[in-house]
Amino acid sequence: MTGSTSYAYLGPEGTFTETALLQVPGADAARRVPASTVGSALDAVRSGAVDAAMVPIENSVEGGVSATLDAIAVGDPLRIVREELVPITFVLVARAGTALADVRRIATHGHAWAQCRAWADKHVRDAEYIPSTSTAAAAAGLADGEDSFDAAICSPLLADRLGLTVLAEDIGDVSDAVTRFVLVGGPDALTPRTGADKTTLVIPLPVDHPGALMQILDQFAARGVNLSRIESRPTGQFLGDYFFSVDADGHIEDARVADALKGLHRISPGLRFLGSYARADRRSSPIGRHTSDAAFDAAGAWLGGILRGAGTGRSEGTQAQ
Ligand SMILES: O=C(O)C(=O)Cc1ccccc1
Repeated sequence: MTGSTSYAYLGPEGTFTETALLQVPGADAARRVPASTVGSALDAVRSGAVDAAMVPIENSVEGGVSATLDAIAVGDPLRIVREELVPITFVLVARAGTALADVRRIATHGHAWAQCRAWADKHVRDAEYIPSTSTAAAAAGLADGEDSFDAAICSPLLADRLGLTVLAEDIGDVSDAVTRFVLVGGPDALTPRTGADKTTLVIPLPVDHPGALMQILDQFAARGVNLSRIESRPTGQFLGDYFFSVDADGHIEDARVADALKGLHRISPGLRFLGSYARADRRSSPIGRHTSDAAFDAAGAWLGGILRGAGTGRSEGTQAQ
């Protein structure tokens, strides 16, 4: 994307999501629009108010970010064009004069709280958790004199920027926690294949279809496509109605991925393709000889030969690899 690209992100300034956005080349010079929820950041893309939105999707401790998985699965289609990984460290902050022993109510984002639970159990056992739309909204509230909580969990950088007192450092339960963020663009975005790609899908589970999950998984297994994340989420329509949110290794232009998508579409016609994009870690997974593009091409040529020869009395006459 160019320097004139505009981006929404889960704000306000100082969120981990903003850090992820600033990792995108050119984003520091671009128009950046903070949104108060993931849903409103994505809607800004849908309405054309911005070109793309950065939102959190998964973290190494808590798993998928439900708000994002749900908001991207329904409504006007969108496409993921890029992913970013951000190492996360948390601090507990308060206004000057507050001591750790005074802390009664702690505001932060749900995923931050979930990642500091063991620390909180040990050090501020009786403190109440106050949900906030983001770590930065909680910290900014403190700095602005908000009195419905007396401490917040946020990034060390923001604590410093807002001049808040750091009561405890590095309070995450897992020291090398990483959150994955995705940059989401309009419905026609398709990023080129790099050879180390990821494809994200939303697969509605067909109702009254015994074995549907097994058949869905088999589409990947039979084509040697590795999955790196699978989560079930309720559609909200009725009890027992679910969709699967899946990340698969590979790009839609890889024959094995395209073939798996065709198989999936036959089982679940409401399948949603959320994009193929370069893996942040640039790692490519090994591809079996029988699931390479060349093997699919050879198979297609073999079948084509048979069909072209049909009725002419010629046999197929090619060798299967
Ligand atoms: O609240 C933030 O700063 C975010 O960007 C969301 C988030 C919260 C906790 C861990 C990773 C991302």
